[in-house]
Amino acid sequence: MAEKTILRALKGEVLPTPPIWMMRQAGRYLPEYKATRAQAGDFLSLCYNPELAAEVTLQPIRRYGFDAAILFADILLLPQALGADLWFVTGEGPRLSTITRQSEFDALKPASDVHETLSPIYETVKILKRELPAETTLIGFAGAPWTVATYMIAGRGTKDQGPAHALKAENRALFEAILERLTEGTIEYLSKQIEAGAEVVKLFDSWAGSLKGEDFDRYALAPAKRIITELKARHPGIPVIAFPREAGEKYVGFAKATGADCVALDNSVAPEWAAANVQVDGCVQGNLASSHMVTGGEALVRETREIVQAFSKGPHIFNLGHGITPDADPENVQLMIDTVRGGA
Ligand SMILES: O=C(O)CCc1c2[nH]c(c1CC(=O)O)Cc1[nH]c(c(CC(=O)O)c1CCC(=O)O)Cc1[nH]c(c(CC(=O)O)c1CCC(=O)O)Cc1[nH]c(c(CCC(=O)O)c1CC(=O)O)C2
Repeated sequence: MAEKTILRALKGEVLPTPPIWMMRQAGRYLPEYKATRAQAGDFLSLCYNPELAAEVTLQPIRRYGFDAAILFADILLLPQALGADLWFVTGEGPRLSTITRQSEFDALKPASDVHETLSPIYETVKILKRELPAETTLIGFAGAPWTVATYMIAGRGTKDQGPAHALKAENRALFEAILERLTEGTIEYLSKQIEAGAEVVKLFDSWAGSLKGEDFDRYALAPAKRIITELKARHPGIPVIAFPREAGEKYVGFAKATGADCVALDNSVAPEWAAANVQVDGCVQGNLASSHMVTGGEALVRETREIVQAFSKGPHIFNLGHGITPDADPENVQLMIDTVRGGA
């Protein structure tokens, strides 16, 4: 069988039509997701139910024929596996027990102990390996240490990651110990996803843009390099997509500095700029604003065509700049796909 298009793009091949998948493609914007979510009872029960997590992962593949499936899980399962309490408040989002003192850190489990909690996720991967169409690439993922640390320290999502910045300033040793534990845990988590059958892994540093200057190099770039280097030592040939969201100028050289095979771009950078400054180093992914999935129309078609055109001279995987939102219209997703595949 011809190699899968996502894997060809990740190797640096320039394809006539970019392969496409979408962050949060399995999610609340789909009626079939909401039905299965109701069957599972709640979000975390869905994540830890391999049959149902595989079902929701497959739903967008059946409906749209995306070129990749992303494992249905969440970046906050790792802190839970390390011993943090984790729960979701409907309509508000995740809540965790906080870590701001050494004693709370000392209570955490070692990275080697995470697999007991996370083994259902590996089971989901195994089911997907059997169930996915032959041409669909299976992507595993984890949150990057900084982003996950912002939730573990604050106990919730925050607008400015204030509590994590405060701990970094007030107790640098504890802050760095949390990042180190998360780095070790992420290596273990992604390595097991690959062993179970993930063909690509993606590292979501969704709050990387909140780190400036040297802090970005020390707490976004360096952990990504550590994780990617170790994964490639254990699993040569498995590509890694890095997503230092809102890195801006810091996207330049990120692939070379970390060993990432692809850099995913948010929609705050112009595709023409990214083609000239980031795509020169290899595959890029993105970067349509997810708001177009809500508003649709001619603007969606125009922006999609502009992105396909801007990245047409190099390796490119089409995606949004961030996850699709629950209020999106499933028809607009089809319009985006038709525009990309219709020879935009
Ligand atoms: O910062 C916050 O407010 C917490 C955000 C939040 C998280 N899980 C959450 C929520 C609540 C919510 O999305 O409503 C809770 C969460 N995670 C997910 C869902 C499904 C959905 O979006 O409707 C949901 C909503 C669950 C529900 O209510 O049914 C699943 C998820 N999390 C994630 C992914 C990977 C991906 O984006 O494709 C995926 C999709 C997997 C798939 O499509 O198969 C990763 C994730 N989880 C999370 C984050 C961090 C921050 C962010 O959203 O920007 C990120 C990384 C990112 O999206 O940039 C944490």
